[in-house]
Amino acid sequence: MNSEALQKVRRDLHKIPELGFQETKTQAYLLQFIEGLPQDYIEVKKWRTGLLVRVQGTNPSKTVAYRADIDGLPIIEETGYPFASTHEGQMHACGHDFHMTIALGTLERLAQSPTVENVLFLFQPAEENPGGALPMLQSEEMKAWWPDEIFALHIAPEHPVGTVATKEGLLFANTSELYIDFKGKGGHAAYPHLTRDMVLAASQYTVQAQSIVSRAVDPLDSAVVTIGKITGGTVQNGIAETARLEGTMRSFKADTMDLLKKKIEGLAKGIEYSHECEISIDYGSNYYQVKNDGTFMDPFQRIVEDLGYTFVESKAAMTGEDFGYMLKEIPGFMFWLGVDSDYGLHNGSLKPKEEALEVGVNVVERTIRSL
Ligand SMILES: CC(=O)N[C@@H](CCC[C@H](N)C(=O)O)C(=O)O
Repeated sequence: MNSEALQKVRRDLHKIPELGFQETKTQAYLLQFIEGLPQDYIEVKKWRTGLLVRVQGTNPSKTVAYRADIDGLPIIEETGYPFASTHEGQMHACGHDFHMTIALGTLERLAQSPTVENVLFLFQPAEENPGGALPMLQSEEMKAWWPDEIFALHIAPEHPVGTVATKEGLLFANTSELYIDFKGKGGHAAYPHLTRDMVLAASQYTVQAQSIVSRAVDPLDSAVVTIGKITGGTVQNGIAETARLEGTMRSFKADTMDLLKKKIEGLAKGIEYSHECEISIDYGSNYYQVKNDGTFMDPFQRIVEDLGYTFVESKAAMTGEDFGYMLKEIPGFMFWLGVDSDYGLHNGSLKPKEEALEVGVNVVERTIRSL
């Protein structure tokens, strides 16, 4: 695909973002594209709403895998693009439209001219929620085509196009989602003394949760507690009987995540006592940290620089990625691909520069052919 064709595929995919394990239109689009490629070396398996595509090598001694995540986010798009999401309230706000397009662009090149080794393309559902990597890894389809090495990329709005960034060891944090339900006693707004107001309890919980990192975590360590969504109550002149907080926690160390959970639960006990309410906590999906195998770093840096792009040593980030589960089992690495957007990931105005698509395909193809 030339850059225009890559742009078209990205725009087609951008229009149809779907949430985790609902990626049926996306899967159909990917399948249709793959059916249009030379079929001599290709085998395809469906796995739930994802796909595994194997390109047979010419004289294989191993299988090299490349993973692209395919789900969108429940975010309202505000880009003003003429090719904006046609799915109301859903958007590719984390660049998975880019990740898929780069995988398809690379797959096309491999299908036309295979390399020595087998190559496995994983189109993985549900990266954002509830996590597709772990069940995909455990699937029979994956076990039958188990790779020896694996890598993946993520778009990086803060880096210019033509820049690739990564590091040895820890790249992304451990994560745990956080869902907290409050149950009190509702009633008339004019009679608060007869009620147990859960808007107030959830608000105080939110404020107090912000002191967990500053007062319980070693200042030389790092962690995040974010409440991203608050809901509660039903009417403006009523006292809320229930409320719900939704958030996420991040840590570089596994022990620190245990500490965050202990503090989250302790805080709940205090709020239950002071507000005479019941609180239940659900940790939802938890993702394992992304830890890069250092042996890939020097060769990868050479690949990037030989292509004329800029390699940057990155810092670890508090983002999470269920690709961490794949790297726990299979040697490999992840890297950031510069896409230069004024708005960041998970922002309704994210506008990655499409020139980065070709950079991505060049880097991924060369890496596959060199591993
Ligand atoms: C790269 C990226 O943005 N990944 C997501 C992963 C979400 C994990 C989980 N659903 C959570 O919210 O904890 C991120 O938010 O970092």
